[in-house]
Amino acid sequence: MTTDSCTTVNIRAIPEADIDQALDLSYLVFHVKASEKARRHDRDILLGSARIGAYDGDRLAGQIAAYPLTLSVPGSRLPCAALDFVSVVATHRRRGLLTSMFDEVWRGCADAGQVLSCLWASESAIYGRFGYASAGETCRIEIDSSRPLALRIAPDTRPLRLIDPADAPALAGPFYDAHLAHRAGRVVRDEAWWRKHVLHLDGEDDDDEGFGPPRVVVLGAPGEPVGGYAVYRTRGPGESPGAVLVRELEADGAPATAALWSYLASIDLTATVRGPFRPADDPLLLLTADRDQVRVTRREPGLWIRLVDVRAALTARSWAAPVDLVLDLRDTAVPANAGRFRLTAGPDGSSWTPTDEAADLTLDVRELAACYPGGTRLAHLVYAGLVTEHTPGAARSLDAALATEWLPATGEY
Ligand SMILES: CC(=O)SCCNC(=O)CCNC(=O)[C@H](O)C(C)(C)COP(=O)(O)OP(=O)(O)OC[C@H]1O[C@@H](n2cnc3c(N)ncnc32)[C@H](O)[C@@H]1OP(=O)(O)O
Repeated sequence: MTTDSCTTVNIRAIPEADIDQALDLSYLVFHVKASEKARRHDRDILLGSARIGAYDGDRLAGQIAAYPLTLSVPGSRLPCAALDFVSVVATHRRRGLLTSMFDEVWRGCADAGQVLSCLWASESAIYGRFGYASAGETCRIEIDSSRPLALRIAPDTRPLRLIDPADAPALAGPFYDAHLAHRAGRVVRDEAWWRKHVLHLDGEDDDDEGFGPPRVVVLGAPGEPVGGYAVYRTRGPGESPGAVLVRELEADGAPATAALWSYLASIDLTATVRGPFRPADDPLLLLTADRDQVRVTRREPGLWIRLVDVRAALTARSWAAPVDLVLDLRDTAVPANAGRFRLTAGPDGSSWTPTDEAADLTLDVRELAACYPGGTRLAHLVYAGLVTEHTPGAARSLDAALATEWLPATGEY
């Protein structure tokens, strides 16, 4: 491609020899002064990713890394390209480099059989045009733990024990896997993922904001089934009161949830518990006896997803109710998805077949992505003027079919 300053930019794969250049580009655009530990961590992620570069001569002017992972969707798990390190140097911005690199992303997904793509957006304005939508909001929850946590139910009485974080993949991992299907948007983890992304044992800085190393508490006696766990870090009192930072909390029911939050809120020399990336329907918000003690201090878009192969995505997920509708789907970035299709779906399966029949709904692929994991209601998008309903009740009927028990939420950030 030729940019408006008449330099020619080539879109091609970034070889391993250019990884240092890729890291430098990323730290430049994200304004990061990376430690050696952080650089090692990022290098590993780039090495494990498909790397697309926009080269101006032999210099990288832009890049996208696509990390392969598997994501939970209602009733299934699908291969997904998680985008990261998305960067275009300031001298080359707004000339279409990102757009050109996305064409390679879609090609790479097709080659790798990746049905979905996901990302964590630096700015919400960027990715809608490429067919991504926020799969659900995350909440920052703060507990005032200067007083005992008041809950409306009695906590589980099974013992709590601190374990060596290195043992967490073996002890907490199977529990996480077993509960993966409860929410769409969760990453299927192996031990390396736990160590690198959840426990930060393999090289990331472990002293941000003064918080100490990861701690892992497990509910249930040794040898008994795990009833839940929390991964957290603590900071003692100094210029500000001591605090607990919760990375993850999973439990097998309300009493176990109550036991784990009560434990975190009772740690001496701390006065606040922060859960920065909790699902919008976190049961703690209902369990609290005092919403002034457990507050949502921020809500923001969580994981963004894109249906790269709409047919594969729709026919893989489960459906809560029968539906039979014609959808007129728009997708300018991946035209193979676009057209009029009959969606016939229900608890026994689904099909997505081209049709000439009149459409019941007209929508863009980004609106379908918003509703696909069950977090957004199509009827609300009709109300907002983003989806056109030709047949009254069509959106409500598709909403009933797409419904899930829990809102989508990722455990990663
Ligand atoms: C998953 C992640 O890694 S998230 C991180 C994203 N990266 C960053 O935030 C780093 C800093 N920013 C950048 O590196 C660049 O500005 C990028 C990558 C966001 C955009 O790259 P560009 O090459 O400038 O994008 P490109 O020229 O292809 O823009 C395509 C369209 O998106 C729009 N757009 C691009 N970036 C933004 C933005 N930050 N906000 C609003 N609109 C944007 C452009 O205006 C353009 O719109 P148009 O088609 O109507 O003209």
